[in-house]
Amino acid sequence: MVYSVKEIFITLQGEGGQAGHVAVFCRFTGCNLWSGREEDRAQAQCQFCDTDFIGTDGTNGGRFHTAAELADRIAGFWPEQPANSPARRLVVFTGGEPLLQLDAPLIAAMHERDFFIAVESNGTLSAPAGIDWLCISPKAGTPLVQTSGTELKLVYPQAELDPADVAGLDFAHFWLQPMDGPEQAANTQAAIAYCLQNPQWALSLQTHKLTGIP
Ligand SMILES: C[S@@+](CC[C@H](N)C(=O)[O-])C[C@H]1O[C@@H](n2cnc3c(N)ncnc32)[C@H](O)[C@@H]1O
Ligand SMILES: Nc1nc2[nH]cc(C(=O)O)c2c(=O)[nH]1
Ligand code: SF4
Ligand SMILES: [Mg+2]
Repeated sequence: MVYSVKEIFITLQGEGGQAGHVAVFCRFTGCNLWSGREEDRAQAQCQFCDTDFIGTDGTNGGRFHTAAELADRIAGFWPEQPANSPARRLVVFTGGEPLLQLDAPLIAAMHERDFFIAVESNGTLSAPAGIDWLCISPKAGTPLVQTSGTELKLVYPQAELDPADVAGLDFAHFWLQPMDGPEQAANTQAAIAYCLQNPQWALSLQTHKLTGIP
C-alpha cells in the first residue's frame, strides 16, 4: 500500500469530544464525495467542504511506501515527554476521506508506537478494526455504511438530513457542528436552538478557526 498524504502537522484537535487535546493530524489525499476541484463542487455529493485535500504538496505531505515509514514520520511530530507521562499520544487521521487508505498495517504500526488513533470519516465506508476514537460525519444524500462509532458529528444544517434521522444510531456522543461558509453565524444560532430543544445533541465549534491555529 502506498499512502498519499496531503499534509501532516501537530495542533490541537479543534472539534468534537477531543477538542483542545494535542494531536498529530495526518490528512490523506482524496475523497469519494468530491474531487476537491472548485469547478466540480456544485455537482459533488458533498458540497460544503472546507478543506484542500488534493495532491501531496502540503506541509510534510508526500507518498509513503510502507506503514512503518508513515507511522515513523507521524510519531516524529510528538514532543519528547518524561517517562511515565500520563499524556496520551494522539493521532487524527482525516482527509479527504481517510477510510480510503487507512488499513490494518497502519493501525498496527501506530499502536506499536503507542498512539491512540482517532479518525474523521464521512461514514460511507466501513471502518477497519482497531480505531480508538471514530468520528462519523454523515453527508446528506450519501449512503451511511458505518452506523456505529464513538461520536457522530453532524454538520448543520443540511437540507435532506434531519438530526432525528441519525439520532438513534450507535454512538456515545452526538454533536451538531455549524456549517462554515456564508451563513456561518446563522447556522451557529440554528444549531444552538436545536440543541436547546433536543438535549441529546451538543454543540461542536471549530475552535481551531476561532483561535487561528491549523
Ligand atoms: C474535511 S472533513 C474530512 C473527513 C471526512 N471526509 C468527513 O467528511 O468527515 C473533516 C470534518 O470537517 C467537517 N466539515 C467539512 N466542511 C465543513 C464546513 N463547511 N463546516 C463545518 N464542518 C465542516 C466534516 O463534516 C468533518 O467532520
Ligand atoms: N485543529 C483542527 N482540528 C480539526 N478537527 C478535524 C479537522 C479536519 O479537518 O478533519 C481539523 C483540522 O483541520 N484542524
Ligand atoms: S466528505 Fe469530508 S473531505 Fe470529502 S468533501 Fe465532504 S467534508 Fe470534504
Ligand atoms: Mg479541517
